[in-house]
Amino acid sequence: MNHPAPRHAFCLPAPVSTTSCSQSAFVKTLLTPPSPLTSTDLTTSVPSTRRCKLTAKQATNTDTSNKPSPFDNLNTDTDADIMLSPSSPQQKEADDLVLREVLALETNLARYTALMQLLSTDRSRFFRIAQSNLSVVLPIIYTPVVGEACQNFAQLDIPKRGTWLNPWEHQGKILSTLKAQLSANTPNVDVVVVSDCQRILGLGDLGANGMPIPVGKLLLYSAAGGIDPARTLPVVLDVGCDVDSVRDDPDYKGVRKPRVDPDTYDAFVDEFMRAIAEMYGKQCFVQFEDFGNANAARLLTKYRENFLSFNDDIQGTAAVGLAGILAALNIPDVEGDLSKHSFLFLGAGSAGIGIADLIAQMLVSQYGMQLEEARRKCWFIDSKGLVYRGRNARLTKEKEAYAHELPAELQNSNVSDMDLTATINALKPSGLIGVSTQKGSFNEQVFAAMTKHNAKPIVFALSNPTSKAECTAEQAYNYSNGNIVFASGSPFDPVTLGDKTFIPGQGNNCYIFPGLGLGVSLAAATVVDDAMVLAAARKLASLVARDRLNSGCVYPKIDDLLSISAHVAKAVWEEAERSGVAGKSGIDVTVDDIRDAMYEPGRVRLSGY
Ligand SMILES: O=C([O-])CC(=O)C(=O)O
Ligand SMILES: [Mg+2]
Repeated sequence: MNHPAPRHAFCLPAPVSTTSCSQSAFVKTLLTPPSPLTSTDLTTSVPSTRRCKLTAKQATNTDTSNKPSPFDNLNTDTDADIMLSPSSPQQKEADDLVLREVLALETNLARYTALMQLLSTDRSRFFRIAQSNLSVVLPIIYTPVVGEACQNFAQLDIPKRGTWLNPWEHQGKILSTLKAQLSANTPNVDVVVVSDCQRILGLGDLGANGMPIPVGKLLLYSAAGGIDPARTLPVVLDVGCDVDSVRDDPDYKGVRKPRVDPDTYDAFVDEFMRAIAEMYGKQCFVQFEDFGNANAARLLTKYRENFLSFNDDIQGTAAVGLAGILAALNIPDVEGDLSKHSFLFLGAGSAGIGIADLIAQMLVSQYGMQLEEARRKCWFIDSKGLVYRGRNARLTKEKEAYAHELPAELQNSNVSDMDLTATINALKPSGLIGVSTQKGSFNEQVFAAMTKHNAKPIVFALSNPTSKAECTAEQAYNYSNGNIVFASGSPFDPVTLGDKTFIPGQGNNCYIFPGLGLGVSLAAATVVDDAMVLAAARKLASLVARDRLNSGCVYPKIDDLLSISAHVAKAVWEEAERSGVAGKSGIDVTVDDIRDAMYEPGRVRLSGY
């Protein structure tokens, strides 16, 4: 077995300061964390034990002050194992064995089940294994296997995790329910991930069975973002389910009713947001996950100004999508100037619109374009065909912004009859972004059209899980003869064509949300604004090493996620300061400081995977 990798041995191109925790200014800059605007007495009752949980290097820190540090809201875990760093050889061997046993199980669901059982019996071991083997463990606890876990949730033999709230039982009593259920176990929470499960990945409405999504996202917050797992809370708002086969399953644990009417729904979500702020303070970060498209966009607009909230499927996907595009600009044969690109989106849901909005914002803030002009760089195809100005079918407000005047040569053609290939031939985009959940929609003709108009087009098949991806990596490279920059939402293996091996980037939200949430927490930010999301995207793009780009990969290594999250967190914190929304500012904190403060119950590197 290999020895564990040294802590900062990753090959990230961005400069990493070597300032140790004991030397850095932040340790000496003792700050009082801002008190939450609204909190119960529990919120402030947890003693700060962060310092005594640090690694050996920091244990020698001569600064013995007990005054709060910027990291006081991280790692108040009382788990004794956290002290064990680096892990003992015996512990590493035992962890190695456990992971091998998990991986030897026959099905993905069996592996998922085993890991969830490990999580509840030995949390430190679970996170040691996860953090040391991110690229192996993530696909099991998160996309794509988490989709299967949701689809089979009623039958899964896993320990209960997370909180379900439903309007029939809990309307008017969410706060008291949370207090009764949670205050002993989770006296303080930094991050909540909430879903109403109306659109689980690309799998549709799964009702109360969607709990593995908030659970999985929060496991990543800890495994990849260093947020103490004891300070995270997964929630499903069980507001009913409109799919009979889900509701009628004899083992279904949710409420067997159709989704509630819009007024009840809005009142319930409102009450939930207020209850979380009341219970954990306004600085508790609430991530919305897998809501239906209409509610996702609406709730983001409704809450983003007044609550520390974030929609991962819109803002997280947007940041990851844009980061992949920005990184692609550094690949030979790809036009390096973003303003010269244009993009066609297959699918006009909140994810695609979110990416386009962020591209437009980048063009406005970095290239000085007018918003209208910037938006004209992005075209959409929805279920009724190309979105354009004057189309008969009604358009939502979000799509309206991308309903452009048709180019002159199309004005007399029957646009509604154009398929994807014909649309590419007409618009000649340099980038094609799949957010449609239509498996197989990027076929050979589509790649032929993209490569006909571009030396090296950008093609991202972002739909999740793997079964919904617009194409596989193998198809993408084969159909284009390797002449594309490809990325996908779910993981694909490298593909070899002749003497070249391509590494398909996994344009997955896990590159952004753990670091963004960490940065927001550290900054004690009051809101997440677009500039912070943009900063996260730009930072991520800057972390892709040249050798990855040379293999066609526009994202850094998943195994480097802890370090990536620290970089993203710092960028987000700095941007929050610039935007004037940081509760903590003027602090000289290095990426290493952040990295050292992240939850990490030990490291062990498993060889051979
Ligand atoms: O979970 C993922 O991999 C990305 C995501 O949020 C989604 O597809 O809804
Ligand atoms: Mg999602």
